[in-house]
Amino acid sequence: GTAQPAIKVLATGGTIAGTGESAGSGAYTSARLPIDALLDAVPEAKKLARLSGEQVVQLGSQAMTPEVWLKIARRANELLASPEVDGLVITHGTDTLEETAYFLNLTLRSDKPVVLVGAMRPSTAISADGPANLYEAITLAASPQAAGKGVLVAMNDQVLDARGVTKTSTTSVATFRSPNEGPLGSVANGKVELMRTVLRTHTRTSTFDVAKLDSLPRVEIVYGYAGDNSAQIDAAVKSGAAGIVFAGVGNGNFNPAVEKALAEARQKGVAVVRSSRAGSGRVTLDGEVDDAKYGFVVADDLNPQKARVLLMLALTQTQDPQALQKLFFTY
Ligand SMILES: NC(=O)CC[C@H](N)C(=O)O
Repeated sequence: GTAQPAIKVLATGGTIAGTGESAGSGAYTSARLPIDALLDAVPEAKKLARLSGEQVVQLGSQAMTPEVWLKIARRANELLASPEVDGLVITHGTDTLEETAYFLNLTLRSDKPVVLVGAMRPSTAISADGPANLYEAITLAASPQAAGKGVLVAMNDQVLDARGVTKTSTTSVATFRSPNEGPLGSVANGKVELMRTVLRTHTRTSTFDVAKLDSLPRVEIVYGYAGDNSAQIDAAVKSGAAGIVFAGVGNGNFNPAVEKALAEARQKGVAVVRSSRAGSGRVTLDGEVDDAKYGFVVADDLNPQKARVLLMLALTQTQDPQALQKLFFTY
């Protein structure tokens, strides 16, 4: 028959590689098991693909950095360019998985399947979810259906897209959701069922090139609230940030003190993107804020942490607000 696809599993740490002292307690340390131990926990996966593993980093994803994103992206691009590799699975801590997924969605130059996966319970827990999730991620990466769909996330039987997915619960195994558009489909019992695709630009047709980057412009996220003042914005500007994502209230709104501080940030050349703390919905140009007056950019339906990822990459191409806005409606 046809040769099995060759799937490379890149391991970066997280709870999926975590171990605890006892099966019933919640206390554990993430990022302990090496890649070989993760693969040994799913011997069935060898029937789906020719598997090989590689440990890229080993960390809890709360310690993830833009430098590590660049490292993962460069290695992934190398592997994807090789005829020996048909698809990638990347194991990752769940805390910032959505940011790495979106970064890779914007920077990997390939139509081959790329699937991120994690776990909410450590490997030693009763009913650990890691092995099942990893099996599903390998199933998805080995499926021709996953090709050309952008970077995907396989968790808890669902297939989610890198752009839409976010962690919504601190502890539930059903933590990953796509609040605006829902999952792309399901992967369960060795079967992939994709129901829709994402139309925004990603992977092979993206114009962001990490091969030429050693670092990324620094972008701060500032959170809005009732009684907000300008302190965080002033601090971000003073620290030399190239951009600020404002996680505004409602439709990316803010009070007059914040408006004044953001206007001053713009005058100093800092890019300002309005996102929302609401958790779903879009931030629109036709709301209560006069974006054109200040050169503010709206994040559309990207949450603040995703808007930061896109702004960091976008600022490597342009600082012009209209050009930035175009990128936020493209990716
Ligand atoms: N469930 C998890 O993966 C959380 C573990 C750890 N905080 C991480 O994000 O890597």
